[in-house]
Amino acid sequence: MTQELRRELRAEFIRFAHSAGVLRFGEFTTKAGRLSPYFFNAGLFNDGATLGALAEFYARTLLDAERHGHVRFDMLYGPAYKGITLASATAVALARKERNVPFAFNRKEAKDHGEGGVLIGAPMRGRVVIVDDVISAGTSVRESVEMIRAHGGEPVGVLIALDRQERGGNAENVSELSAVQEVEQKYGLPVFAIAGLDDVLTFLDSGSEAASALAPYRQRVAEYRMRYGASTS
Ligand SMILES: O=P(O)(O)OC[C@H]1O[C@H](OP(=O)(O)OP(=O)(O)O)[C@H](O)[C@@H]1O
Ligand SMILES: O=C(O)c1cc(=O)[nH]c(=O)[nH]1
Repeated sequence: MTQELRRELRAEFIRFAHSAGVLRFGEFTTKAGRLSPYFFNAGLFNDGATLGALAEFYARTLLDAERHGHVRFDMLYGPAYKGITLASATAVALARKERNVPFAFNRKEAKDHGEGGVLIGAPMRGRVVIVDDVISAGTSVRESVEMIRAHGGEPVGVLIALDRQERGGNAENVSELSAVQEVEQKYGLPVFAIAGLDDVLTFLDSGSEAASALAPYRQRVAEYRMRYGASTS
């Protein structure tokens, strides 16, 4: 995919997330306790058509990373709960693109009867990409890395929907790196995001009808980035 196509994919994704009501503007408190003028709630990709469309964006982003030599992968892993549908749907989208790979996911609580255990799906082996919606403090990635390694796989990357491109910490204390950068540094894993905060701002500046209706939020999102934004991500 060329730079231009990649840019268009990101713009398309933001328009899609906004029209699906997943990307919203207003006043929201993030997990870190920051008052954010926008929020991305992937739990609202909650019908077949939107989940299918989302999976198509994940698949295209991952295959593009692979084509550019940024990752080689054998299977997907989705951390419970939201990651379960995300990894499963992405596996379906990949198969439709002639790239059929196995996938697995975990139970939050181990099952002590029947087949037992915490993992469901394909046996964990080879190079594994973690599929999730967002990274906040990095807890889900840390647990996923541990889970994959403990079961014989090798984590090789993380695929997320939106990179908020903001520095770690909380409302008052702001650390140097973003959550995504911390994951990249701590685990040596590349993180591939379908889109990021930059693309949210590009969308708000696009002059489209949808963006015009959101004009009051443009300044607030820019101010939020000034305050918490990471240098690059
Ligand atoms: O980087 P972190 O601080 O881990 O935050 C990100 C994780 O938090 C959310 O899931 P959550 O743990 O709330 O579980 P859910 O999928 O069951 O909603 C989200 O889906 C990520 O998995
Ligand atoms: O950090 C968070 O709490 C967070 C932000 C966001 O936009 N979406 C999300 O699911 N969590």
